[in-house]
Amino acid sequence: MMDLRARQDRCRRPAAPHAHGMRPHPADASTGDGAPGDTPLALETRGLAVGHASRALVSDVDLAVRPGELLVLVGPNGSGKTTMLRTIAGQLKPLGGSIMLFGRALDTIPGTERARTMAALFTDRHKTDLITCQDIVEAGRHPYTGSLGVLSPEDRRCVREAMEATGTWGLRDRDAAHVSDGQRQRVLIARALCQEPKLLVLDEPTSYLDIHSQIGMLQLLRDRARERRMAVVASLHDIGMALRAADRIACIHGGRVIFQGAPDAALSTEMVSRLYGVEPASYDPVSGSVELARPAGEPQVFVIAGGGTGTSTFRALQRRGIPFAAGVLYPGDIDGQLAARLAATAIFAADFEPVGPEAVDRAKEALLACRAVVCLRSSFGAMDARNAELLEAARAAGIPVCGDIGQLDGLV
Ligand SMILES: Nc1ncnc2c1ncn2[C@@H]1O[C@H](COP(=O)(O)OP(=O)(O)OP(=O)(O)O)[C@@H](O)[C@H]1O
Repeated sequence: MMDLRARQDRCRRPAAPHAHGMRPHPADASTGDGAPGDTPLALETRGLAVGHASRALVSDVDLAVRPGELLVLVGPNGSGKTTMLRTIAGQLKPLGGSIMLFGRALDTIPGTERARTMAALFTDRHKTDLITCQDIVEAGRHPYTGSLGVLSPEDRRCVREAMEATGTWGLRDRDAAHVSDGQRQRVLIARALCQEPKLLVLDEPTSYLDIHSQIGMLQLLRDRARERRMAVVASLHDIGMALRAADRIACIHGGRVIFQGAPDAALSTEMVSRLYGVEPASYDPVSGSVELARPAGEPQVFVIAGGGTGTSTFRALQRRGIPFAAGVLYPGDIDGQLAARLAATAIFAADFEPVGPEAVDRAKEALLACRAVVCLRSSFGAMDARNAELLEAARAAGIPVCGDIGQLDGLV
């Protein structure tokens, strides 16, 4: 039996000549699932520079994707995600650095072997006159068929399986030029899957899909990654989906990969704000969703809510462009979380503690500066009993109190 040290030496990748000194390569990081850091990598880039003509768009790119892992690239429009994916797929020449596929330099792998190892799907619209959806998917088997392209029973099984998995078997006889964008996207994913790649490169694979199909497709990719140890590198615009589907996320911005890591860390409030220039408070890092901007200006309406009674009113006020204040709420409550994103002023108590006099005083101050109050509570509990004082303050000051937003007409 080979001794442990010899085996480690054999497995250890040679230290690459590295343009950027001591910066750790993601390949050296733990996988987090107990796998050793030197599991053979499906994809490894070191110091990769990508761009068009000789102009580098993204430089110094170190990526490491293990079999079974899903790496998602996120970044604003034009940041270079597609260019990077095309370079990894061998469609564009790197402007610098290296790309290794299962330990071999990409440009040394012959075409057929490369096609059996890697499939890539981009969002270009191909001309597809007079061919059926099944013809398109069958093209994914070309790396396995002879020069005549005759499909074996095994090839046919793969085609059918990929079409069934993507919900496109029912489209098999349809003219590919006359299916919807979403249907075509699912057919193209079927083609890529029936190529049985060990590395799948996808540019915006869910861009044309409805929400149900997006979830189905990402679940399918996750299942394939787990069951067949297929590695996936994909770009996604939907950061909520990226948060849910990715094992790791690489954030591209300003010509660099500015962060790589676990989804929660990569899509933190600070990172999303930096990547996309959105107001930090509008982003919910738990759901990965971004709210429309809160209405500008001083609050005109004070909303007394809590326990989920306020969400539709907060959104309705936001849609109408009416700035509002809300309180006293709990930060962990659903109303508290939404008010933090949409209200001009939100007054909070500490979670799990009764609403105290100090918070009520701040809420009264905000309320007395408003033209109307919407009270969505018919009663208060032991914890927020003091919110009743807000109603008393409104009535004492002659500020109209409405039971719902419909009664605000003419008041604001
Ligand atoms: N064939 C090309 N020749 C020259 N420049 C190009 C070419 N294709 C894209 N670009 C430019 O490269 C930059 C990056 O484009 P790329 O498509 O890689 O970005 P992206 O991050 O995928 O954007 P998006 O999120 O909008 O899809 C853009 O400024 C784009 O105009």
